[in-house]
Amino acid sequence: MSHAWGYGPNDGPENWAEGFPIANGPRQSPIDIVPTQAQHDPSLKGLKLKYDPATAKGILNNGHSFQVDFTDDDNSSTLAGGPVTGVYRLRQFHFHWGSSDDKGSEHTIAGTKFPCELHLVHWNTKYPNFGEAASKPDGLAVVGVFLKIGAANPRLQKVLDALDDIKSKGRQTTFANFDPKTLLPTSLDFWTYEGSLTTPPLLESVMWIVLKEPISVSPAQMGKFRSLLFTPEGESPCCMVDNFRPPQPLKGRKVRASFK
Ligand SMILES: NS(=O)(=O)c1ccc2oc(=S)[nH]c2c1
Ligand SMILES: [Zn+2]
Repeated sequence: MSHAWGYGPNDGPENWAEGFPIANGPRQSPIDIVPTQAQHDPSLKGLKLKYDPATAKGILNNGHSFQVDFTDDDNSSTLAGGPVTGVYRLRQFHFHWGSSDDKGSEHTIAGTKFPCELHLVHWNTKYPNFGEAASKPDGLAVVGVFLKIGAANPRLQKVLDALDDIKSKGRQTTFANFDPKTLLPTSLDFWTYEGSLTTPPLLESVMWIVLKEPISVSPAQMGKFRSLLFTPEGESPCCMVDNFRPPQPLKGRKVRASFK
């Protein structure tokens, strides 16, 4: 029986270990990134991101967040370089956010929380598919991007305008011709460390690549994220907010920086 989980007082991150004991594992995510303790690694290559807008497929409210899914049956949209070996295919991107602008991100920077965090999820093509890759220590690479309150971000608008059609859990609609590269900041400087999925099943299969430079989001745009529901149509509505896991123990892991 799959263990139902969420972000509420009885099924939230503090309860996840009951159904997913790996929640207390040695390489859990997210973490608090302390820039002064990250070591610059000059051997880290530049991130090589190649995204084909034609691979954008749909947008789904999965009851925990919303995600934009991509066709991943060839190498049209990939990540390479950076800390990874080989080629990883883009599977989906999604976000985590707060009920107010003072929280929402999963990773934090020396204790600083951002109102929102974007995750671009890629799987290692040495494995046959995402599901297989997700169970391997080098199976996934997730690029994390912080969103910081400021001017409205026009590049977010196409995504946010689609949210009216997927308000409730289980709703999905087509989402075509979108280049996720438009969501990235100018600089691709990053911190990287070995971690996990930040939601159940919390598998310890992720090479995390967290970009140093945030992108902007306006308070009104944050309001659009908070207009979604955790609940399906017909159930009493529960606003989709605070869908973030707090930072987890580093347990001796090193965080590397691609920049000085
Ligand atoms: N939040 S995250 O670590 O990027 C992430 C990425 C992919 C996932 O697939 C399942 S299932 N849970 C997931 C969590
Ligand atoms: Zn995520």
